[in-house]
Formats: sequence, structure tokens, C-alpha cells
Amino acid sequence: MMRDQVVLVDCPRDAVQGLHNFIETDKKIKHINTLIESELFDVIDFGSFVSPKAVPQLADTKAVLEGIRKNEKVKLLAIVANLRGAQEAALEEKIDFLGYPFSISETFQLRNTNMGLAASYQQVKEMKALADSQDKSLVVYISMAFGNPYSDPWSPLFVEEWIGKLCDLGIREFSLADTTSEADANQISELFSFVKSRFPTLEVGAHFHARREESLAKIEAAYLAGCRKFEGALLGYGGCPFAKDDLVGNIPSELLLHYFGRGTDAEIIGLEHSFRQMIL
Ligand SMILES: CC(C)(COP(=O)([O-])OP(=O)([O-])OC[C@H]1O[C@@H](n2cnc3c(N)ncnc32)[C@H](O)[C@@H]1OP(=O)([O-])[O-])[C@@H](O)C(=O)NCCC(=O)NCCSC(=O)C[C@@](C)(O)CC(=O)[O-]
Repeated sequence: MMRDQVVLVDCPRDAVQGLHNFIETDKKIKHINTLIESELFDVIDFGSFVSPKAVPQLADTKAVLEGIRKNEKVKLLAIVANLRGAQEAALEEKIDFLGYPFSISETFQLRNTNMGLAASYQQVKEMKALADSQDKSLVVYISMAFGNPYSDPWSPLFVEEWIGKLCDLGIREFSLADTTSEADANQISELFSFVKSRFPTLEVGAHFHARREESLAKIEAAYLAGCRKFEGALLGYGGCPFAKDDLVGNIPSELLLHYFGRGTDAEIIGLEHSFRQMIL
């Protein structure tokens, strides 16, 4: 597998956002700089500009950013959950992408951003204009894209409807997020094939929460259905603390690296070690 065939994203932001012990800013900076220097990932989802009361672990995102040494090969993405966060992130020169979680489950959108779908949609419109004005890309995560644990309405047609509406706002980069690990590999294959057939020109990435033993089958299902952008977190940490109590972590990034043939075993073990050192 050639490494330039896919875009790989590591998400230390997702990995640590729910950890209760505050990780010192310097440790976060050290690990993120190690990730960047390795050049094994194309994008690092490094932090979020959200309420420090909602996510105390990431209250230091701006300070972390100051310590990050970027290079030309690796881009930075920050999660934003309201217009204020988008305004702050958009002004940061080092940030390339703003990522907005747009859940197609009303319950989760309220839990995560304190806004319903209709208000969030209006907000995306403003965020897109803001991102464009600062030369940033806005990636919209379709959270709960594979179903939800709240019995909110879900179907592939519902996914299609919302992607279509977001396209009308000029959004071209999406990530289908299985926020609470609802899908098996077959359902992943079906939804990616369906979305790719309806929107062949869009970039549609995969942000899966999955148990380690199921991860390779899910990566392969999405890849064979045409997905060329994958997100994960080292050692499979992470999950959105506003989704539910028994969270399932991200696809382990080391499995993505192995699957797509990036990095030597020693390099990958080195990144795992760096992550462990950060969270100790
Ligand atoms: C969006 C809000 C703020 C709305 O929350 P709200 O309560 O409606 O906001 P508010 O405007 O009423 O403000 C409440 C307080 O937050 C402060 N505040 C308000 N905005 C900001 C900001 N931008 N930066 C810093 N502070 C902010 C504001 O100043 C105020 O502080 P107080 O006056 O009480 O001291 C809140 O719900 C929030 O922060 N949510 C966090 C969402 C989040 O980070 N979720 C995890 C990341 S998304 C994810 O993990 C999913 C993903 C991407 O991985 C894909 C997937 O798996 O689905």
C-alpha cells in the first residue's frame, strides 16, 4: 500500500479530552511535536476551542498551539463547537482545518453543543464564511452517522439528506463518525458505498470508535468502499464524554499505520511510547 493513497489523521485531542487527570501543557506539546516530527500522519487533530467548563482537559489548547513546531508536511486541525471557538481558531496562523461536530442525532447535538440541528445548521453557515475569510478549511463531522444510542431517527437517507444540505453551504470535506460504535463492518461498507455513490466528488473520511479487535475489519470495509481518509488515536484512547457513559475508544492509530504501511515497527512503537509518556 502506497502511503500517498490515503490521508491519515491522528487525534490526540479525542484521545485525552475525557481523561480526568489534567495533562501538563508541556507534556501535550512534547507529544504533539513528536507526532509532527515523525511525519507518519498527514493531519493532527491537536486540540479544541470549546468551553473549559465542558472540557477542562483542553483548556490549554491555545498554549499548546504556541509550543507546537509545525513543518510543511503535517497539518493541524482544531475542533470547534460554537462560533466563538471558530472565531478564535480561525485567527490562528498554524491551524489549517476547523472541525465541527454536526450530529444528525438531535439528542447528541444538544448534549455536545447545547444546540439543536436547525440552529447548528445556521452556525455551520457562519463558520464556513469565517473559515473562508481566513483561508481555513472547515471539516464537518457527521456525528452519529451510523445510528445513535438514543432512539433518534436514523437512516442512510437521513445521512444523505444532511450531507446534501451541508453541501448547499459549500462544505466539501466530511468525516462520517461512528461516535458510539453503532456499526459493524458490513454497515460501514454499505454507508460508505452509498454516500460515495451519491456524492462522488466530496472528501468523506472515517472517524470510527471501535474495539481494537474489530478495527481492522472496519478500516478495510471503509477502504474497499472508497474511503481515503482515516482518523484514529494511539492505543485506541478517546471518545466524546457527552455521548454516553461506556465509551468506545478510537480506532488505534498504530493499526492504521500498519494497515497502510506507514512507518517502521520501531517508529510506531516510538509514537506509542510518546503517547504513554504524555498521559502518565
Ligand atoms: C459549545 C458550548 C460552549 C456551548 O455551551 P453553552 O453553555 O451553550 O455556551 P454559552 O455560550 O452559554 O457559554 C457557557 C460558558 O462557556 C464559555 N464558553 C462558551 N464558548 C466558549 C468557547 N468557545 N471557548 C471558551 N469558553 C467558551 C462561556 O464563556 C461561558 O462561561 P461562563 O460565563 O459560564 O464562565 C459547550 O457545549 C461546549 O464547549 N461543548 C464542548 C463540546 C466538545 O468539545 N465535545 C467534544 C469534541 S466533539 C467530538 O468528540 C466528536 C468527534 C469530533 O470526535 C466526532 C465523533 O466522534 O462524533
